[in-house]
Amino acid sequence: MEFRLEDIDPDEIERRLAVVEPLTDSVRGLIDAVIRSEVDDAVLDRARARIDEITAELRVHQKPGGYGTPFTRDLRGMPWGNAATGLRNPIAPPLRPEHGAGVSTGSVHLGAAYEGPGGLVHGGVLALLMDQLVGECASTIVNMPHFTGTLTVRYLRPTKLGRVDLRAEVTGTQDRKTFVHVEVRDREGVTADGEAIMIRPKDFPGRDEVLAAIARTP
Ligand SMILES: CCCCCCCCCCCC(=O)SCCNC(=O)CCNC(=O)[C@H](O)C(C)(C)COP(=O)(O)OP(=O)(O)OC[C@H]1O[C@@H](n2cnc3c(N)ncnc32)[C@H](O)[C@@H]1OP(=O)(O)O
Repeated sequence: MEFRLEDIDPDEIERRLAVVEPLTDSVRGLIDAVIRSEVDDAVLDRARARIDEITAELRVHQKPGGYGTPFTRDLRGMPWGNAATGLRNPIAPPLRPEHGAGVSTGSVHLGAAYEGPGGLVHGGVLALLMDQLVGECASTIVNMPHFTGTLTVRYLRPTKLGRVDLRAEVTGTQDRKTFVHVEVRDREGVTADGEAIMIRPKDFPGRDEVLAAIARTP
């Protein structure tokens, strides 16, 4: 978890998102089309060549490594490469968590790209979404980044592809540990639940800048 201050204003954030969110959505559509397309091999070959051309164009100027977790002076996070929530990441569904008092929720549509057993959501994808939500839930209530130390998941019954709702709730805190319960539902009810032990790390890259931003927020 490497945090980095990027001192930009809300208008600049919106300007950037107005360009990259539609691009990310288009690539999500492409992923789904590649999985489900039944066109001829020649059409698939032609598509590959065109996609390779676009990839080369985008690679002309790139960040080293991952996208990172930049945040603004007033602690607005921009983890746009995140595998669960990233607004620039076409493999993120994306989950868009909402936070209340000790409770975080989020809904996603999980299509063909998230399939495990036929017609059902992959268990690892559910764990990914739970991991993110418990992380944000603990981090928001204590207002400091938390890492997942332990996440125990119980798969109660298969989760159908389609709309999936998640809810996480803090159940307790003890020193640097926060305990979180999390549930996943498909259209027929609860399919999985989990218990997480979230830990506020002693140190992480960018900690001082995060603390300064927290001190600035009302
Ligand atoms: C506002 C911004 C929003 C920012 C919002 C950010 C949201 C991000 C959400 C993303 C969620 C993720 O994917 S996180 C990525 C997956 N997780 C990781 O990569 C974590 C890798 N592990 C680690 O970095 C480390 O092991 C930590 C940080 C978990 C713990 O290291 P530490 O801080 O040195 O811990 P340590 O002093 O040894 O122990 C402290 C206490 O925690 C307990 N403890 C230690 N490790 C564990 C463990 N794995 N499971 C359970 N309990 C543990 C110890 O027994 C001790 O309890 P006691 O003796 O005091 O009782």
